[in-house]
Amino acid sequence: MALERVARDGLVLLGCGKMGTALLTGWLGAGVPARSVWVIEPNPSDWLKASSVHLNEGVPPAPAVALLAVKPQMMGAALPALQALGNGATLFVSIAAGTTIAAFEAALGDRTPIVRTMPNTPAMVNRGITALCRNGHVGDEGMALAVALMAAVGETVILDGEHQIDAVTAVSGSGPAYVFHLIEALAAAGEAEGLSPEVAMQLARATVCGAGELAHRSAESAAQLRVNVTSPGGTTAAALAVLMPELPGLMARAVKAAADRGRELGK
Ligand SMILES: NC(=O)C1=CN([C@@H]2O[C@H](COP(=O)(O)OP(=O)(O)OC[C@H]3O[C@@H](n4cnc5c(N)ncnc54)[C@H](O)[C@@H]3O)[C@@H](O)[C@H]2O)C=CC1
Ligand SMILES: O=C(O)[C@@H]1CCC=N1
Repeated sequence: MALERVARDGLVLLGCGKMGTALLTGWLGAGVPARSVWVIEPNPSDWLKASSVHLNEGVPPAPAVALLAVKPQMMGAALPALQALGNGATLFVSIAAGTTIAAFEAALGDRTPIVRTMPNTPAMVNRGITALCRNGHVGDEGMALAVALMAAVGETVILDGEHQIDAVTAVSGSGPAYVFHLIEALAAAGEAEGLSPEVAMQLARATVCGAGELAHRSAESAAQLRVNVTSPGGTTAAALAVLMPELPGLMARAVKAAADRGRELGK
């Protein structure tokens, strides 16, 4: 229902790199007509050029949504292209890390409806998760529209407020990179135990993907799924005796570093 408004009144996508492409793919797959989408992107991919969206053709006078998907460092230079849409009916939805609602209000006008979100790259395979929060100019209908846009690429969760978003960025926004690094580390450890690089990587990748899928489908807690692997006095118990004293503290430091960086980007 909400996406029908986008089909009727249009959507502007500012920046179509990795995340913009994932979102646009999801919307087109959910039935948003390509001709309802206006993309501003200085370096369009071949896929984008071959799509039927309006590419670098300006913006319609009152689109339903303007979705901001440029890097936070580029936001100041990119926003003036959309300034005319501020303080109006167009709902602004940002996926940028760090950039605050106050910064958008300062650039676009303090009566601009703004939803700030944090998605992640599994959106590329429709398995993302996006957290959302809004300013006081976004009503329930606007929030439902923002949720529908992000639900086209995965799960959604509504936050109590913007104060939680740097924590979200540090857990689920950046989180896929931690998991990919786990694959790398597990493969390297397998190599050290005598496996070929190819087999070690195949085993590590399939293990993380399989465990992720099991966590996704199972009703059991992560702790119980861990216990299910761990035979008393067995091999897993030996490995966990090394990991469990270290990993929670290490992860807490990593997540804090990411959240701190998010807060810094917002200054
Ligand atoms: N990559 C990730 O895992 C996640 C990224 N984000 C956020 O998404 C946003 C985009 O990130 P990515 O897609 O990874 O970056 P990206 O670099 O792949 O895409 C950004 C795009 O913006 C374009 N661009 C630069 N200047 C522009 C301008 N003036 N007007 C219009 N487009 C312009 C670039 O050509 C590029 O294609 C960032 O703000 C980031 O914080 C959020 C969650 C996850
Ligand atoms: O690294 C970053 O700043 C972005 C935000 C979350 C994931 N990538």
